[in-house]
Amino acid sequence: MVDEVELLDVNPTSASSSSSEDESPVLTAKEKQKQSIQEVRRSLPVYLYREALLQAIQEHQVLIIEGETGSGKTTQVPQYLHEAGYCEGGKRVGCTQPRRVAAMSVAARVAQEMDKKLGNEVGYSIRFEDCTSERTKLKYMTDGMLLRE
Ligand SMILES: Nc1ncnc2c1ncn2[C@@H]1O[C@H](COP(=O)(O)OP(=O)(O)OP(=O)(O)O)[C@@H](O)[C@H]1O
Repeated sequence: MVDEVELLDVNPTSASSSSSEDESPVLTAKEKQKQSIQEVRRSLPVYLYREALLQAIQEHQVLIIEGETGSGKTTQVPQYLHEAGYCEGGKRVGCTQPRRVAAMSVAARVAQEMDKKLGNEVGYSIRFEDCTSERTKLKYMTDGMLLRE
């Protein structure tokens, strides 16, 4: 419930509609894109469970998260872990995907959401292609690549 309230608070449309044009901040195209990406992130069903998930992750070694397709499990949960400090001290979050294309595509999406270049903080590893670096914190890969690690 708290998250829902926060969601309303951060909605820029309601804030700008009540203020005059002179007072509204001038955003560059890049800033507008960033803002809209963050709004999309907050609109995903999994966002309502962010704190509960982080709490459960702290308390349990194994967790099964069930949610509809597109609810944000793959793109958001690794970012929540990163934001909560789980990647500190050289640690990485690994996320497997059943298909090569899915691993590449989801990594590209998360890199865009984090405003990072693909292959740096966010990367992917599929057969014959390793798009990661020493900086990589969130690593998407096929099931097969995880088994090879
Ligand atoms: N490659 C992409 N390009 C653009 N948007 C994407 C991409 N991948 C995911 N998204 C967006 O992010 C949202 C969350 O997707 P995500 O893959 O995290 O869901 P999911 O719960 O893991 O789904 P699934 O159970 O099918 O793996 C989707 O609703 C979609 O709008």
